[in-house]
Amino acid sequence: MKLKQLFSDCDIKVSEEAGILDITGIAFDSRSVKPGNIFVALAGNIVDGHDFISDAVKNGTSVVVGERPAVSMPAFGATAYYQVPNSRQLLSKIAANFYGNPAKKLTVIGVTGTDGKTSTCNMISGLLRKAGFKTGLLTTINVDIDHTVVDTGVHVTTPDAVSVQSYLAQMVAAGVQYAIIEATSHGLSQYRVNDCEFDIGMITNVTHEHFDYHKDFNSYREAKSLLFRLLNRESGKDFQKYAILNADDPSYDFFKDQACVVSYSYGIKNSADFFASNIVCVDDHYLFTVNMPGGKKIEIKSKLMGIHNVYNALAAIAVTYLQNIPTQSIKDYFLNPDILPGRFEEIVSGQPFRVFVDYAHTENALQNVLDLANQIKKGRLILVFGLSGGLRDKSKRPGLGRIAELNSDLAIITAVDWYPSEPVTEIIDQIAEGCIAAGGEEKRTFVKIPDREQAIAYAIQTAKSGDVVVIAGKGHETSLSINGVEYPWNEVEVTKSKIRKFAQNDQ
Ligand SMILES: CC(=O)N[C@H]1[C@@H](OP(=O)(O)OP(=O)(O)OC[C@H]2O[C@@H](n3ccc(=O)[nH]c3=O)[C@H](O)[C@@H]2O)O[C@H](CO)[C@@H](O)[C@@H]1O[C@H](C)C(=O)N[C@@H](C)C(=O)N[C@H](CCC(=O)O)C(=O)O
Ligand SMILES: Nc1ncnc2c1ncn2[C@@H]1O[C@H](COP(=O)(O)OP(=O)(O)OP(=O)(O)O)[C@@H](O)[C@H]1O
Repeated sequence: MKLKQLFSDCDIKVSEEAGILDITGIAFDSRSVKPGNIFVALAGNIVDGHDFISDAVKNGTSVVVGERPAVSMPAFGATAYYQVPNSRQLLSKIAANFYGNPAKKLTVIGVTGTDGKTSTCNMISGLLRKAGFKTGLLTTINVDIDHTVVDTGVHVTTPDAVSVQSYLAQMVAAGVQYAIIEATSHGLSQYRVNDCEFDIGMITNVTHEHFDYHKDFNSYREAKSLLFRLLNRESGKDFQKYAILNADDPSYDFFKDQACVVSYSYGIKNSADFFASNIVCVDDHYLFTVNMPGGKKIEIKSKLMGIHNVYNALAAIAVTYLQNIPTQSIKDYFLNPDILPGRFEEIVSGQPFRVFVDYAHTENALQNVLDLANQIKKGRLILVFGLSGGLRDKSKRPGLGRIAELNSDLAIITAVDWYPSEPVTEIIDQIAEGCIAAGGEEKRTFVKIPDREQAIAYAIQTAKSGDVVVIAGKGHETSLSINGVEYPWNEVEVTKSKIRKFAQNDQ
């Protein structure tokens, strides 16, 4: 693509001569620059991309964009340099231009919130697919372009802006009509989804998370609200825009004020446009009535268990209502929904107790999952859980311990991912402080087993007929970081192997 085209609507003056330069791709890491690429220098949290411009030039970049004034840049020969006010914003814009502004050819649904984004995105997609539409998904689990699955790598949810636009372009090429994007607070605040031209913006809930990065609740919530500010932008698409908001979340009013488009609410406590009533759990199903705008009601029987999934279902059903999806198709979907890996995923391997693997790693998520497990247990509830070290928010640790202590009969605190910056025992001790503060006692109500495999083994060995074992924190993830080294990991397979081992020992 010519530089002039790449910079369309970017408010950058390009000379005739520079405008005809061929740009072969976009790089924001000097190490991945290929000849003819444009290099966008990003000021990072750890280093500053502007300090690597000469490396990018050595690797063959032809044009550089950055925030520093040209006079302060190191000499890098004849390569053109353009100064912009915000490099990350520009990166997103030129990525969209490079890939032909794919979001303008799609109906784009953005889902943000602390918990339930992946689950809700998948429900929306499942419901739309059931009704015959082609969808594309960008979530923590993977990228799914009309059933073609792309692995986005370890610990990534919202990919970088260039990848986001490239995936959207692949969706357009595959004939996808709806793109459903999980928009994290990191992704939003780093402008990774800035040019996704959202048509529907949705929030699940906002609780304590990522204060390591956003510092406090207000800044975290502010980052989430960027989705609604993006929604307010004029996109030129022929589509009525909507915001879908959780009426039971304490931040409901805050988000309602941010969204200047038509908004719909959902909930089970406060009055809402999509309101669930008569919620009961019967034989591994949740039954509930969805009261819709205009007085219409839908009776749902859902295989997706838990009150949290009732919330997710309401939000997803709101989308289908706005798209006029037939009621029967909605009912049919919930009878046989997509079961996501690591989201209250049951492991059935002939054992006389029930075992579930779940991705809960916030207080709210853990509370919801333990409420559900307590509802279905016939004996004790044994919980294996922990929290990541490294970038993960440290202030969550005692709170998670408290929830575990108050809602399980035995809590086994173990490692999730941990890094050289902090020993795993320190993380576990801080979680244990929360257990103790809630009345727990080591070796009686909770134990500490740093090795995750041993912790799972202990839970399986200890469980008796009628018990429920919940193994929380890793879910679908396919690697486990031990002291900064990533090892392949499959929570379901590890658990099954322990079940087999102890079944043999019992014979
Ligand atoms: C904390 C965080 O979000 N970090 C993101 C941020 O990195 P950073 O600011 O630390 O970057 P940096 O290392 O200081 O480098 C600055 C710039 O110099 C460049 N560089 C660096 C070295 C070099 O030799 N040459 C060079 O050009 C880097 O490529 C970068 O562009 O900007 C980078 C470039 O856009 C992102 O890749 C990086 O995401 C990293 C991979 C990350 O782990 N992010 C996680 C925390 C994240 O975003 N997670 C959320 C999900 C959270 C959840 O669990 O809910 C997600 O959406 O994935
Ligand atoms: N609406 C909800 N409210 C509270 N907890 C939820 C909700 N939906 C799911 N959960 C819990 O959160 C866990 C993660 O769910 P999900 O992957 O859908 O959330 P997420 O927001 O995408 O998480 P992440 O940001 O870590 O990718 C689930 O395994 C479940 O324990």
